[in-house]
Amino acid sequence: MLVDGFGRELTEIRMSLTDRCNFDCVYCHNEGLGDTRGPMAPRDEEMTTDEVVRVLSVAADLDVEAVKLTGGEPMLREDLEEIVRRAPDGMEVSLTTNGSFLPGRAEGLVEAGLERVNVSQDAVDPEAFAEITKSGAYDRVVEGVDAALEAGLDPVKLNMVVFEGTVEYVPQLVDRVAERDGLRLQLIEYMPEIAGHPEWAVDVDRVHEWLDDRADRVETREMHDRKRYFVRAEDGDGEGMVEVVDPVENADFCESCHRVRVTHDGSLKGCLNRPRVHPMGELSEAEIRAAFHEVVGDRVPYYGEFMVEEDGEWVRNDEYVGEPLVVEHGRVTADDD
Ligand SMILES: Nc1nc2c(ncn2[C@@H]2O[C@H](COP(=O)(O)OP(=O)(O)OP(=O)(O)O)[C@@H](O)[C@H]2O)c(=O)[nH]1
Ligand SMILES: C[S@@+](CC[C@H](N)C(=O)[O-])C[C@H]1O[C@@H](n2cnc3c(N)ncnc32)[C@H](O)[C@@H]1O
Ligand code: SF4
Ligand code: SF4
Repeated sequence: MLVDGFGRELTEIRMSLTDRCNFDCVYCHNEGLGDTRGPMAPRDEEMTTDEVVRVLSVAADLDVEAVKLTGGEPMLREDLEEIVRRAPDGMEVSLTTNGSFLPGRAEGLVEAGLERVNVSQDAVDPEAFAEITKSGAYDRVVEGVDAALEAGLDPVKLNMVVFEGTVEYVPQLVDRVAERDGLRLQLIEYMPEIAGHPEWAVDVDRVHEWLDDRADRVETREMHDRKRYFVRAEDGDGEGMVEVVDPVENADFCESCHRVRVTHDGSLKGCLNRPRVHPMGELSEAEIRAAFHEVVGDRVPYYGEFMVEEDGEWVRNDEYVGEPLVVEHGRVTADDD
């Protein structure tokens, strides 16, 4: 198993299969790659099925236990079922999707070996949903969640980005997961680092305080030091789980981050927020293995190392100012500033 210089074992990879999307959520960070808008047709730079499978196979040899397939919208890939089917034995395969393509495909994905799904849902009414996602697909998403549950992907996590445009809907979504079996809620702190608009951020401590009052019990997940709140339905015995993902300016979160990322065009990234990437393209398995070693060896905790606190503010560590944007077999090919 690979371990970085801060003692963090590499146990998971997050793999973006495309940067295309059929939605245009106002907050989207697109896994660190900028805009998702543009043509829906597959792009040449996307990894092929075989390339995806090769990277997964090397990761499995390095004892990576789980892969999260994401995007852009990963369900725009028609070979998604094949990718899931060909993922290495023993590697947990999960998916994060906007849910609009799950109706009709959820069952096939389960047959192929998909074990979990997270579905983004920021509101419980179509108008609010349309305003945030610039899409009229609210009903499809709700059907998608049902399809996932029917296909046996229980529990389904609903992902909600908490920012100025959604914070008022938090109580409704919390009630929904408390009332309905098989659902969990993940409240994700809005990350302005890549998406811009820092003024949209809301104080995540207030969300924690509100949940603390509402919950019967609270647990902390090892990964990312994430809090999990267990809430009861107002009028019944159901219990729902609400997890808070709060990475922004949170050194504790980064301290137990066991993930690296693969971009849709086949580059390895040691951190969602760090620009430095390592292209893997059509590399052999041995070269991909070497890329994993290099990227993991080069990891830094984003907050606390790449960003350091100075006079109460987080600023970029002088050591990394001007660090290369792209590294190719250890060679610098471009500078980011
Ligand atoms: N900064 C940062 N944000 C993360 C990280 N992991 C998840 N997030 C945020 O949470 C969003 C949703 O993540 P998902 O992939 O659906 O879920 P997950 O956090 O992997 O949770 P599990 O399904 O339980 O593994 C991501 O797109 C990010 O915005 C991380 O390692 N660092
Ligand atoms: C980039 S999307 C890709 C997968 C899929 N299209 C979806 O929306 O679920 C992955 C997750 O990132 C979250 N996300 C996007 N932009 C974000 C931001 N600026 N801050 C926090 N989370 C964000 C989304 O809500 C979603 O749950
Ligand atoms: S559905 Fe996902 S990838 Fe698409 S715009 Fe929304 S958050 Fe971004
Ligand atoms: S180091 Fe921190 S910011 Fe980077 S991916 Fe991990 S948790 Fe996210």
